[in-house]
Amino acid sequence: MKKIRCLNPISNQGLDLLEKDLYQIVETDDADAILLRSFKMHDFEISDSVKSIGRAGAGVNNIPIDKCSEKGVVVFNTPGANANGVKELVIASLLLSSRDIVGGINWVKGLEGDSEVAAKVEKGKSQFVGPEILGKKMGVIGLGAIGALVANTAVGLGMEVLGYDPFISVEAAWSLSRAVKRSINLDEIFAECDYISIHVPVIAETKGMINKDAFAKMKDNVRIINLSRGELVNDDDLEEAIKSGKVAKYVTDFPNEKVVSMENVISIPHLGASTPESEDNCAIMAVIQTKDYLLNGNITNSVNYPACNMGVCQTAARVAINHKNVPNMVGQITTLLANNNINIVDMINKSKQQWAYTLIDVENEVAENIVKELENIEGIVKVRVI
Ligand SMILES: NC(=O)C1=CN([C@@H]2O[C@H](COP(=O)(O)OP(=O)(O)OC[C@H]3O[C@@H](n4cnc5c(N)ncnc54)[C@H](O)[C@@H]3O)[C@@H](O)[C@H]2O)C=CC1
Ligand SMILES: O=C(O)CCC(=O)C(=O)O
Repeated sequence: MKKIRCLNPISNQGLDLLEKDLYQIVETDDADAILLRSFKMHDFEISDSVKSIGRAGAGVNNIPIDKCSEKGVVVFNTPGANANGVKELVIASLLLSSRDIVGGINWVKGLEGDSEVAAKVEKGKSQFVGPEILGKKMGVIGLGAIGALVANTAVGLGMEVLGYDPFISVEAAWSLSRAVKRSINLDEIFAECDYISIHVPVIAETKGMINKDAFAKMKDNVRIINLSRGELVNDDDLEEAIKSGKVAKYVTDFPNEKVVSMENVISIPHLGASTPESEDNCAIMAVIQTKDYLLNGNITNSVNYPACNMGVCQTAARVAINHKNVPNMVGQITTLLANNNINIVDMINKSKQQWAYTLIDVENEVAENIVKELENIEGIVKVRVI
């Protein structure tokens, strides 16, 4: 029986795929696999029993990836599974940033009980005027699952769209409308766009990328939409840019203590992926990937270990080894098995940056002492016999 621990509520559409005779949902720290959404794992004790962490979503900045890799814990995410949910909220944010719908709604609320609501609405509405988006320039930074959908939808709404992504995948590039103009640097986006939407992960290279220097290059009255992560924007510089009139509106899905009280900021409580469809899609994908890893050792959509698939084991046993990507690992592993009279039927070795993974189907049972010997090879961080 494999134990699964959920650190956030995970949609039943996914959890129902866990067969009752094979899996048990637990709240204890002896789980084989963890499923989560935005739970912050950086201070969480990851026990040695844990083999995988499934992020039902895209961003993995809430998970200590390096620590997981060192422990041989495979971290999955669910690319694209919530992209449409986020795209729809980005389009709503685009309109909210342009027309003062939020200000207008709040103002009308204040008229409750007034005997002349209809007349006052007509008289007072001019304070909430805002421009149309048709024909305006939209910059999309990051053209992955979400950014590509946003760019295409903005084209459909009659905007002129500039996209920037130096690492764009072939799949995303194929999915882009031909009308999306490719920017080869961010400066062009900053200088030309009336609206800028950010769709990159928060990593060392992107943290604080929207800062004083970036604002200085932008057009006056620019509207910025950030449904990616709060850390991409420097809050102090944002405050200055709003005060000076450079930024007309900032819409964020990641409010914090500072941003929440700023003028001209629209704060959304991290609702990008909060749709039944996105929650179901993410949960289903995370559960399928987790099951395939626990039962077969196959890896799909991991952010720290390579993709690897040998189907279902048809031999006496399958050995799954998570290790460092250094020379002579395969040599040491196969020599050790040969010295113990274990015949290899099939094997695969894949690497992803500093980490690698070896799956070996063997003809004989693999005894506990052989597992121990494998674990003692320098650079091997986890050994499982499936
Ligand atoms: N508000 C919400 O509920 C949600 C927020 N997100 C956030 O949106 C981000 C993007 O999600 P997806 O599009 O699904 O991810 P993705 O991985 O499909 O796309 C990210 C894109 O960013 C690009 N990129 C990386 N570094 C870049 C840089 N320095 N400059 C320009 N482009 C760069 C990559 O090449 C990739 O194409 C996630 O990392 C997450 O932080 C994702 C889902 C839900
Ligand atoms: O699960 C959620 O609601 C968060 C979604 C998100 O931020 C992501 O997928 O990166």
